[in-house]
Amino acid sequence: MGVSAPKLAAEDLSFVVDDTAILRDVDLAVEAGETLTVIGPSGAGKSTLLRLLCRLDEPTAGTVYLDGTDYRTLDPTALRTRVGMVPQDPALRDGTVRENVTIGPRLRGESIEPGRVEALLARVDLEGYADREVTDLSGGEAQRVAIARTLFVDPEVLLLDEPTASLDPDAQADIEALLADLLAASARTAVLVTHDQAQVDRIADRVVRVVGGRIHSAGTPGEVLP
Ligand SMILES: Nc1ncnc2c1ncn2[C@@H]1O[C@H](COP(=O)(O)OP(=O)(O)OP(=O)(O)O)[C@@H](O)[C@H]1O
Repeated sequence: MGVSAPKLAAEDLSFVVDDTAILRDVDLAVEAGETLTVIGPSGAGKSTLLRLLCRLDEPTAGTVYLDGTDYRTLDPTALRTRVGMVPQDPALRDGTVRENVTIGPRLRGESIEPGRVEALLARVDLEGYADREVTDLSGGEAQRVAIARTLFVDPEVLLLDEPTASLDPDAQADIEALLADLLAASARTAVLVTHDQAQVDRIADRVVRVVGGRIHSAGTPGEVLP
């Protein structure tokens, strides 16, 4: 056998809506265990790239390979559990923290392992929060619940869309420290969109800059940041 395939690879990935190319011919490879950050101006197509990487949006051309397998051949539920997304807005549903954290498996009719919610909440520093109503949470706490909800299915690839953007500076630092710990403590592969260049410097192995729907530059933080 040759060299193993990257964990996640986009090939000629495009997303065109009404003749407008929101993303065009993107090639990208993320190695297992790597943290790749995606930067670029507002409207460049960063969120669209993340949505295409987990097939929340359907590419209009090109595709994505997960461990060398074209993701269009994978069962959608399997893909959903292997590539998890933490959206920019936590988008919690009214109800308890436990109900939100377990929503994916519950919608799929899967059983919930006893103690798993509590263990995950401990990992995101929300011990004792399982039965609290999400309407009572701070922005930082809600973002932790969103992270726990995505981690619940233990995805191999974690996609994070500006997870600290909507938070106050203290909560931003807390969530970034949590993510840095989570990513360092596991072999999980991550793709993180951020506006914060200092954050890139702190947690990225590699960076791509997206401009106008194309990859403008890629490399280490030192190579890509000004
Ligand atoms: N489904 C869609 N249909 C039409 N236009 C879309 C669609 N999805 C995204 N766009 C447009 O594509 C452009 C890129 O959007 P996207 O959210 O990917 O940018 P972004 O780089 O994440 O921006 P920001 O940093 O402001 O979040 C925007 O102009 C957006 O309005």
